[in-house]
Amino acid sequence: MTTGYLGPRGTFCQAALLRTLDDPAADVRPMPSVDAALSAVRSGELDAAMVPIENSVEGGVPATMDALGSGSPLQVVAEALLPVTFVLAARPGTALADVRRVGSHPHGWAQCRGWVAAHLPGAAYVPALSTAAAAEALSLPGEPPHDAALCAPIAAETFGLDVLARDVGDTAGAVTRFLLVTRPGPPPARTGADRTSVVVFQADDHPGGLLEPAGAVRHPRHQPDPHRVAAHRRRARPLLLLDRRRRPRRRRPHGRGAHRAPPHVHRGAVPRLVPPRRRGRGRGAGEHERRRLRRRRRLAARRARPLSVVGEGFGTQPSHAVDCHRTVVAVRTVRRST
Ligand SMILES: O=C(O)C(=O)C[C@]1(C(=O)O)C=C[C@@H](O)C=C1
Repeated sequence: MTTGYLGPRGTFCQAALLRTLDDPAADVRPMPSVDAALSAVRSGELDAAMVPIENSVEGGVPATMDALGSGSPLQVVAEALLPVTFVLAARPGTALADVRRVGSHPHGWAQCRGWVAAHLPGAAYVPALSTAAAAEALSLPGEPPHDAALCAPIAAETFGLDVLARDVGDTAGAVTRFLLVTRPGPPPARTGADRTSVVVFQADDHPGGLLEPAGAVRHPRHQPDPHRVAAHRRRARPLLLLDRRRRPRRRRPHGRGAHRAPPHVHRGAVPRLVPPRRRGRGRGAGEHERRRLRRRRRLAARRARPLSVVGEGFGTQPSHAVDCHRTVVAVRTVRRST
């Protein structure tokens, strides 16, 4: 089994992967970008890839949301939560006062820019594909694109750099969540402490519209328990990533739904995020328009195709920093335009 990660060596992503696989002999391969890693999984070049999805300080990782939301369906089989701490690293002999340009992944920069403003006023930010890519650039011959990199301590060591400052993150206790992604496969048994991740697209843009896909596919058997909703505008199409903790469910005697679904296809396991419609309100000015809008949305919801869950699975190792196994279900749906 070959597993890719956002490279080069020394990224937080590599650290998350190694902890999740817990096998020093595992066949792991650095990939130049999240896009490249997920494309390689889709094409069969890789069996799996570890990608960052969300940071506790900076939020969702747009490159990963975009790459998950386009192309053939993928299945999320495990997650890892990794505490992240940053160093400022530079070529040997560089003094802090010499640093005018700082390179890092956008999420790395976002987590350290307060420190940079305080200690290197006027320093410019130079984006890199990963924190370790910024460190690696300093180890290559020729003029580097920046003078110092914000990266993991292991990246500074890997690329023979001097550490100019440690713990330069602005927020103590920052954590990044990573997903281990494969091509869809048969769903293994539930663990009882699982998580559902759903990617849905909004059909058209109007106030409140982001919650409609979730409302359109709500299932009466599932209690609302949204853990996290990340909205992301992907080109013209807003995209939602819904996360929901799943509780152990009683097996139904006549087994409809999840337990009886054919492998990879499972409909309806989606949180109800839209509150029930309130009735009996006054009919003041604008009520007619509101009713018309509600009717339009109701019809649009009926026309929406049901969600299909493309697969599910669970991590074979407990995620780092969480004390239980997690099951993750990746769902993608496309609604017809209203
Ligand atoms: O660049 C890396 O080292 C990564 O693993 C990516 C990433 C991210 O996308 O958020 C992961 C953790 C840190 O928050 C900064 C960057």
